[in-house]
Amino acid sequence: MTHDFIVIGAGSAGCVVTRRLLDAGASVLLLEAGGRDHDPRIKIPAAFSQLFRTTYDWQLYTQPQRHLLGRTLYWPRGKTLGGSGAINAMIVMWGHQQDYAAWGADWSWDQVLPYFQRIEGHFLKTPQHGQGGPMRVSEREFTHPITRAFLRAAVQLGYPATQDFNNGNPNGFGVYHVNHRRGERHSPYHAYLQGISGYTLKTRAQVLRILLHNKIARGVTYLQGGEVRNAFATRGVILTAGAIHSPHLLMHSGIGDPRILKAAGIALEHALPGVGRNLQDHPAVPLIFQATTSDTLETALQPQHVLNYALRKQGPLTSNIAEAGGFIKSQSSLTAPDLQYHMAPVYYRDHGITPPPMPAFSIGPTLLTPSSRGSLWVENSDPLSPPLIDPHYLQEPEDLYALIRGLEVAREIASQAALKPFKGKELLPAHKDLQFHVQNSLQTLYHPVGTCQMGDHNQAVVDDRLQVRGLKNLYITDASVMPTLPRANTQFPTMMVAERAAEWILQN
Ligand SMILES: Cc1cc2nc3c(=O)[nH]c(=O)nc-3n(C[C@H](O)[C@H](O)[C@H](O)COP(=O)(O)OP(=O)(O)OC[C@H]3O[C@@H](n4cnc5c(N)ncnc54)[C@H](O)[C@@H]3O)c2cc1C
Repeated sequence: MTHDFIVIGAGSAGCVVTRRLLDAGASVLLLEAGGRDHDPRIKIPAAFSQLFRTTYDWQLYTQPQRHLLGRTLYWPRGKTLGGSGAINAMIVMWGHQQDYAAWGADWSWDQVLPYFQRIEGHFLKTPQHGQGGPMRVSEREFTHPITRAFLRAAVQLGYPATQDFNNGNPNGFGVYHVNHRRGERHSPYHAYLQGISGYTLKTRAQVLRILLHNKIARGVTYLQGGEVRNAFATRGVILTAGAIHSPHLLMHSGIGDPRILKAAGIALEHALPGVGRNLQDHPAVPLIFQATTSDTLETALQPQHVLNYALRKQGPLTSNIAEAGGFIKSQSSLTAPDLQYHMAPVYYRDHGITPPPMPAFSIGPTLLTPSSRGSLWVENSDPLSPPLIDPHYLQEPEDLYALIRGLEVAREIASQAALKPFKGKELLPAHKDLQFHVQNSLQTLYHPVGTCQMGDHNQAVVDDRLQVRGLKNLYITDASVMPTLPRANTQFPTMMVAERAAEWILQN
């Protein structure tokens, strides 16, 4: 089986690249390890956390975290058409212009803006936004009264109200825009590939190895239905398996740090010491208050709400849980925000897996610019075994201090008059030692990046056109190539990278 291109992974980036290559007339084979996306919970926004620890999730875990009291953290990653974009919280965020300028000369705000606009079919008919792109960006059908009160409280504390964070300078507090279409998730797969013909899609097809010959990527070996098969590409192999599985697959293909590969018993094909390094993630910490009303999102599955959703696609089931938030600076001397808030009108702890013990609402300060850097690696030559992941959360003390400041500000917002009618007692942290609370309850905000970073230094894995350094016809175009985290939820930044990469690949 030979195609122009093979794309590995039908996630947020893989769907974009595949569609753009098809638009240019190329033949494409898209291989996805997960199955099809038929589960109704993928489309129902409020159900996203019900997909955790199911077959739609890779169900990854970190190594014990030294600075988090030795805890091992659960990391969900999407494993189906749409990838993590099929199980995520659907917040649409572009990031700050400083984020991209730091990536290199080709990533100024003026250069990335047209590609953000190209993705979206935006409900705001303003020149700042794209109206003709494949992915619907909407205002949510439903925003809970507690969320509205939270936003009024932030304004009472002196923060500006924001209608639209996506202007290159996110600041203040407001409702989050979402990739919904008529009350349902509009995933990268729905937006870019559903209903499109002219390409070969194989699901439950896990790539085991990229095939190299004379430092040129020629194809892949994959496992489907218990059989190991080969497929070949004449113009390129494009790796979009995400920030965990792209470096994992490189290592199993003999591309990586020679010492790690030797210890795992994998023959070296191409030395690139940066593969799996530079791992960054946005850490979040919950602050939870008892709600004075029993009508929080916990009631979303009551029969009247289910009926309302089934008939009209309205009501609390259209909530994406993290309905609103804001961007602030932990210190006034900073040139851009380093903290983001996620406000959920429900008890949201432990990824929403633990059933809420009582009606509650949660505020999650999230650190946007962590200084800590982690890594991931392999310990054996079995491509089906998961990588070992060590994000090194809070390795740098300033990350801890910023999160503590984030909790303090969240408490100040919650003590404003606007939230008073809804606020009962503080359930979490419920004690004074905020350092202990951060260490005891920090969790991922699901945004790993950086493990195949672009650049021209010896830790860089791809060059500034996203080709793997030192190899031909092998590209990486997903969240792993970001040298640093943007101040944003990472789906739109990932799709922007993929939109640009598709153009570069076609130019080669
Ligand atoms: C729970 C959760 C909530 C989130 N919330 C938001 C949010 O609200 N807003 C936002 O902007 N971002 C959010 N994110 C982050 C965002 O979804 C990711 O940054 C983005 O989807 C990353 O895209 P990607 O293409 O790099 O990887 P993915 O979308 O993860 O795609 C990788 C794909 O590759 C497949 N794959 C992996 N290995 C192989 C292999 N060997 N062979 C074949 N296929 C393979 C995977 O199954 C997957 O489909 C969230 C993420 C999660 C998990």
